[in-house]
Amino acid sequence: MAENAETAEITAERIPTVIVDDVDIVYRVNGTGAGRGTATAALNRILGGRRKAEARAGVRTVHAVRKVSFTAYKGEAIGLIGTNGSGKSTLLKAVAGLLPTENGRIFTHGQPSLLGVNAALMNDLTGERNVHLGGLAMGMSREEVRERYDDIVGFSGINEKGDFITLPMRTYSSGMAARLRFSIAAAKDHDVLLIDEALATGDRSFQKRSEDRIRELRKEAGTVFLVSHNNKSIRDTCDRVLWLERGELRMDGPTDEVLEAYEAFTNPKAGKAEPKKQTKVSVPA
Ligand SMILES: Nc1ncnc2c1ncn2[C@@H]1O[C@H](COP(=O)(O)OP(=O)(O)OP(=O)(O)O)[C@@H](O)[C@H]1O
Repeated sequence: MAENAETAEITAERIPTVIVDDVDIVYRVNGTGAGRGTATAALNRILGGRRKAEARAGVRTVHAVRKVSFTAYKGEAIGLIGTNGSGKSTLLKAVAGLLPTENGRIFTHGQPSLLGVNAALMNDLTGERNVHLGGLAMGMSREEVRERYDDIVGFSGINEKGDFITLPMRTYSSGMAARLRFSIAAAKDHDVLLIDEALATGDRSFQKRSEDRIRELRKEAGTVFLVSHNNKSIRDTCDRVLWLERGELRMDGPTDEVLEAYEAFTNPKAGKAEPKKQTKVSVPA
């Protein structure tokens, strides 16, 4: 009996929530001006196939994510790290279903919710209205929003320095706005919560609250992805880290191992050797 319970627990821990299978993501940028008579136009004429047609029309491509594969499981908090422009936000948007893949497929269990620092709240509306609208937009009922309103405002700390929640959001500092966005998103239990740099903007005490909430969300069975340049936030919140570099998955493994290699890569003078390219630590199944 006990054995069965244990087996059930192990199985429950390993329920896949996101499967990313050999995914490429390519942006197409229009109007990059390959006009007639230019050297670019001449080059375009000798290119072939789809590239040729696109290049003629002045379309440039950016291959932002290259052949990335991984599986995320229920209860995991996964950090996404990498230097600027390495494809972290792009991958997150694709998992959220906001960007199509060029090749490969992404499967998700349940509804993924992307919380970016640019998540759309209405600047001319008060914080209060935004809490209601944001809650409804995430699929909460009016009743649920009303029930959780005080918790959301309390968590955000927006009212700590005066009655700001009844002022339009345009009067908020960028940190205050980011805190409100995080608080609205964190009020709901998510199957898959994707957070893009949300923690970086808050002050230390808010970061601490956010990290605690991320840990709670994990316990409530969801999977959390966190994109951040703050290695400490990643270390305090995530047990697994994916390191992207130039769109490729360079490493996937336990937080400490990946961060150590990444820190050596970004700061080689700190004494550690740069890791070999394409090192991959697999997470035990
Ligand atoms: N809308 C877009 N159109 C064209 N190219 C884009 C677009 N958004 C991102 N890119 C390009 O895709 C690549 C990956 O960008 P992305 O924003 O995913 O990186 P990132 O790792 O999140 O970077 P950062 O750490 O600076 O936020 C970059 O080369 C970037 O220039």
